[in-house]
Amino acid sequence: MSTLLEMSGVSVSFDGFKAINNLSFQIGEPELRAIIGPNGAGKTTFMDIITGKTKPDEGRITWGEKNISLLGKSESQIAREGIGRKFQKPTVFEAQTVRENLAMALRNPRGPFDVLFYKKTQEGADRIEAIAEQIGLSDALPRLAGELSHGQKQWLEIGMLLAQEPRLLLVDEPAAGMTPAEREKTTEMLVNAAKTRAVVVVEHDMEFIRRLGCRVTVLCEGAVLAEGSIDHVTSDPQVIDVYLGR
Ligand SMILES: Nc1ncnc2c1ncn2[C@@H]1O[C@H](COP(=O)(O)OP(=O)(O)OP(=O)(O)O)[C@@H](O)[C@H]1O
Repeated sequence: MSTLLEMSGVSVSFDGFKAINNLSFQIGEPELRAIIGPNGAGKTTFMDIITGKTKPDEGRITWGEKNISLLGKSESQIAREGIGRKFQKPTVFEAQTVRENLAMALRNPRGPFDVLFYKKTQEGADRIEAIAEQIGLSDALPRLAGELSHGQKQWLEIGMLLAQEPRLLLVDEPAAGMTPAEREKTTEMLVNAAKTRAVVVVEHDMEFIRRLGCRVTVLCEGAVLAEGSIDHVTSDPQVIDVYLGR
């Protein structure tokens, strides 16, 4: 596993308040990583920094085998580098079918106007089938996305992100609002997605985190408080104090 993204000494202040405080973080490729921490710990700001939405005041962020700097790149340039982000609320095209949603999301080397053409090619159709299977929506391909359950919409959006073949996928609270069965399927999906890429999951649900079976980073006051296996971090007295023991 080689390092894909490395942050070092990153700080961001909002009106004098240090939301991220000298934060260092590394993720490999492939790797699955969970991020936990109390409200206001800086989890969202951390993802905003990686995607270029928030510019750090200090620090370095390097990416890929050439260690290029992500600082100074725009949000769309960072997305093109292969960093995808799934927000908490699903944003799928409700009036389109599952198949059309996936077709739109497929990376298309011929430019945006050939999406319909691409959809009709065998390669495009095969890719759509493969992604639908990965996200458990093979039978739902002809259905309108607006008719899907909340959990299925989340999976469709994960599928749309996977269609773009990100090297790093950031996922914000995927388990929120899901049934226990949906949570279990989501765990499986993320574990599988992380076999070939880096996946960072921010989540409050500790059972969900435990099932991911991955390294956990605990953020607190904008810095890493603890890092390691779920058993390691959940037995750390400081983590119990600021997060688990609430
Ligand atoms: N644009 C902003 N302007 C001012 N303060 C901000 C801004 N964005 C975040 N903050 C502050 O920075 C701190 C970290 O916020 P952030 O949303 O990153 O935390 P979080 O760990 O994602 O919290 P939660 O679990 O509640 O989503 C908070 O105190 C928040 O109020």
